[in-house]
Amino acid sequence: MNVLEVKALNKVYAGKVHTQALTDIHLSIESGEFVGIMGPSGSGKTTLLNMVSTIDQPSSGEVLINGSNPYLMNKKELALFRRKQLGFVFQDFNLLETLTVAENIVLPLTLDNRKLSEMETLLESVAGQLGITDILNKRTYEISGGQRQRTAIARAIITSPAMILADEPTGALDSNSSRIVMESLEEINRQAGATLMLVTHDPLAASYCNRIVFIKDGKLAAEIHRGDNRQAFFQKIIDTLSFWGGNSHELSSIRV
Ligand SMILES: Nc1ncnc2c1ncn2[C@@H]1O[C@H](COP(=O)(O)OP(=O)(O)OP(=O)(O)O)[C@@H](O)[C@H]1O
Repeated sequence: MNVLEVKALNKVYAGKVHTQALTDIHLSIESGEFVGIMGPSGSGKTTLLNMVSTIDQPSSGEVLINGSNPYLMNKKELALFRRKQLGFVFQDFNLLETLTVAENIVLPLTLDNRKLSEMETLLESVAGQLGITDILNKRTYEISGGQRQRTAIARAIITSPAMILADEPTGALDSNSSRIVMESLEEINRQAGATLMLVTHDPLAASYCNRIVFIKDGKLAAEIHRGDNRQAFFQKIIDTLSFWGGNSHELSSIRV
């Protein structure tokens, strides 16, 4: 079953300068897939993510999430749909500093008025999965970047969304924290069967995905699949990036 179907998607930013950011994008993501989106700066990755996250309206074409078109919903339906179907992970974590780690994680459930006992059971389960049980009572400024990102991931998965959307989740982390965060996402994908779409410049982070889609000048340029060997996939990502215009900006972010 396809969790995401993007059909003939076009995005034009009108204004003084008319920018065709995406041209005729077709992309399907099946349930349980872990898909990375890569491409040079300005190629349209964020624009695509914004269309899929229901943040910004396509100029034409369709986005279907679990068979529903979010752009046909009214504001209230869309807010509910986004909360139920999508989990978000951002580069800068987007955690609330005044709350504890536990309070941040259960925030989406409190918005849904869930029972306290149910929230506690779910909290215990996701904190265990992310290895952050010991820090649940800390404030977010008392923990490391990697722990913050794992807290953000726990918050994204606690509602069991249809799809998790991650925008440069390792962008603010050192290489060791990046590895731990990517291993966590890989485990959520493998063990819990979560469907993930991740935008990244980082080939090492991308090597944890099952499939990478490359965008160039707003068009789909290439697609590669991971076999059993992550190291070989990493090399394939580097090769594909250099072939499709991975410039020095892209390659400067490589962390081995
Ligand atoms: N709000 C906007 N208004 C006008 N043009 C925009 C807007 N957002 C993006 N663009 C343009 O659309 C194109 C695609 O931008 P986008 O941010 O999607 O690329 P990207 O691949 O995410 O880049 P980066 O890797 O640098 O984040 C670029 O030419 C950009 O300048």
